[in-house]
Amino acid sequence: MAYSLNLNSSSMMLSNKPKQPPVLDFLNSQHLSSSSLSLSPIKSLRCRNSRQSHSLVVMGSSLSSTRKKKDLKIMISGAPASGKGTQCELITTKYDLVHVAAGDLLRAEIAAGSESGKKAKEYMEKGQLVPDEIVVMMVKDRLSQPDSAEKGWLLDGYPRSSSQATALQAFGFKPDLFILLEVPQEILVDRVVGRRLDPVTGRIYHLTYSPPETEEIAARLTQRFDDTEERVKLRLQTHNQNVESVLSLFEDITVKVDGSLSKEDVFAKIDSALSNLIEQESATAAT
Ligand SMILES: Nc1ncnc2c1ncn2[C@@H]1O[C@H](COP(=O)(O)OP(=O)(O)O)[C@@H](O)[C@H]1O
Repeated sequence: MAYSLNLNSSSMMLSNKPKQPPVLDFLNSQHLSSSSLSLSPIKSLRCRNSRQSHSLVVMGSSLSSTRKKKDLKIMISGAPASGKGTQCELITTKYDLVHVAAGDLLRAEIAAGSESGKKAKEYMEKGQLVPDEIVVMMVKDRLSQPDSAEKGWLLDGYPRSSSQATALQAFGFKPDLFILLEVPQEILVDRVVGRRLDPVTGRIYHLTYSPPETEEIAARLTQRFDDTEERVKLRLQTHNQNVESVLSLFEDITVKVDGSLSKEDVFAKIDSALSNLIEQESATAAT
């Protein structure tokens, strides 16, 4: 079984103060600065599935699937435009996880014209959190799909409040690692306002920092309805109000990464943490 649903097994809201984690030793040995990346202990990890034999190649490095952890369960959090989308793509490609983005699930509901979608949009337009009764079941249902259970998941933009974290725990979903991307506020507004989506490829561009390659692509780019300066400031406010309460619940499995670095450098730090989780799992399984 890829995932334990036993609520009595090690709670994610651990009250015991962590001891120095092996993963931190590893990262220190990689000369990663504690200001850009800090870690707390990880708990025991499960054995990888060795059935897959292909290699995954990401950013010039190859990850043999014999090194892949089958059922990694990761949460990623960060302010709007902190680079979650980019990192999620890199992580899911390399580690073959199912990307579950709360914002995408909500936008899909809006696009479907459902009652939940209509209600969600009212909150999203104000940069506020959509009520738990809509978000929680949406995320729970997606994490319960066979692909998430089989491959493991990368949960993006959830939980954003302690009640969301508690609800997830009550359903038995327990993450191995909580990644927080930290980016100074002044950079974020600039990133959001220039952000554009190519609806054909799903690629994200920035009008200044990562402009479209051709006129044809430029002509079809769209902007998210909540990516205006006024709305992003509200979203940032909401994020800042909630992030501490969520973080405090995952202190023991949190890795903080400086998201103002290049996407390659940000990914290198995340990759180190994930690789080390896998190494730890192997070591645990071998004993
Ligand atoms: N876990 C969540 N709980 C409540 N509302 C959410 C959640 N995730 C997303 N939303 C809503 O969807 C909006 C867009 O979220 P998202 O696509 O993750 O972008 P961002 O992180 O840039 O705000 C949020 O501003 C919020 O209104």
